[in-house]
Amino acid sequence: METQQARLMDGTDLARRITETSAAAAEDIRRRAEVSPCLATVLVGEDPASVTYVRMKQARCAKAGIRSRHVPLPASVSTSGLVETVTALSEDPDVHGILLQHPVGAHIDERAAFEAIAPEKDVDGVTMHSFAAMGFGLPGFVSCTPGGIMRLLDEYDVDLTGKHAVVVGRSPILGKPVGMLLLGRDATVTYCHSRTVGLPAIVREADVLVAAVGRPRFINGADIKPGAVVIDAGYNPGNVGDVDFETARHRASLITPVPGGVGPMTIAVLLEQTVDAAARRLIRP
Ligand SMILES: NC(=O)C1=CN([C@@H]2O[C@H](COP(=O)(O)OP(=O)(O)OC[C@H]3O[C@@H](n4cnc5c(N)ncnc54)[C@H](OP(=O)(O)O)[C@@H]3O)[C@@H](O)[C@H]2O)C=CC1
Ligand SMILES: Nc1nc(=O)c2c([nH]1)NC[C@@H]1CN(c3ccc(C(=O)N[C@@H](CCC(=O)O)C(=O)O)cc3)C=[N+]21
Repeated sequence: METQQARLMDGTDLARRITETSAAAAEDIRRRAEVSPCLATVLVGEDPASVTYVRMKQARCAKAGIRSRHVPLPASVSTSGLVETVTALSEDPDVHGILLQHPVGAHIDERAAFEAIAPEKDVDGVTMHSFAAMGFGLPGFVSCTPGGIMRLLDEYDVDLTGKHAVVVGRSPILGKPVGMLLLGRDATVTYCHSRTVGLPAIVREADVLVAAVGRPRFINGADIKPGAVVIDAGYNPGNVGDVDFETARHRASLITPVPGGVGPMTIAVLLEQTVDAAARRLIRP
């Protein structure tokens, strides 16, 4: 088993192809309706990692011909101040999608701020409305990282029916929704989190493993079932994932690298949903 080499799941290439389609769709909207798709990005404070992520999203928008409008707010902003800003963007007809970068700071009620995003502009899939639609399998915007993970699994023809999927992490924008999407595809889903007892034994049972913990190299190759499909959603300082890639690649059949796996897919889904939000506005103003 130790000699096996996993095939890499190339998120960079798939994200590029999805974004090319989004760019063509954005161009089509501009030509037909003289409306230019626009994503508003809201950033609270100046955390360097968050600044970098938001810049990456803006740069990717620009490349795809999607306008972005950046709204920086001081770290000291109150919940009501943030809710007011997001509500104004929800009501602004020139804005089609809204991204409120997480985390917003411990003194702010993040849920209240997310809920100020109008459902038809929730291209990051963070509102209760989007979460419920996702859970019921109804149309709506998916949470971007979980949506990107499902696209990667489909691209590599991973059959999920009856498979044991183990999700490590249960955050509202990543772990919890990705488990719901896997369940919707008939996988048998187990969630692990910080209070889980006997985590390695559960991980060893996974046919499909999603690591969404936020701890560098948290998952050891020795705990990966030979032949498993490993999705590393972790993105820790220094471009290090939540899976110990060097040991894991000898056990998995398919694995996402970090960088170049899940990260680019998150942004591709965000842009795709932004263009979709703008297109929907043309049909139902
Ligand atoms: N590539 C991308 O596009 C994205 C990458 N990320 C990355 O994914 C990772 C997770 O992000 P996010 O979900 O936002 O993080 P959160 O910190 O919100 O959630 C982490 C989850 O991991 C669980 N956890 C923490 N420590 C342990 C432990 N020792 N054992 C088991 N479970 C544990 C927590 O459990 P509990 O609930 O009990 O606290 C929690 O559910 C990060 O590395 C982040 O950078 C995130 C978003 C997008
Ligand atoms: N409301 C909200 N939605 C998010 O989607 C969200 C968020 N808040 N907060 C922070 C995390 C983090 N995140 C990443 C997106 C892309 C890469 C990405 O593209 N990474 C590249 C590397 C790019 C580089 O470093 O050069 C890669 O993995 O290949 C990484 C991380 C989205 N997040």
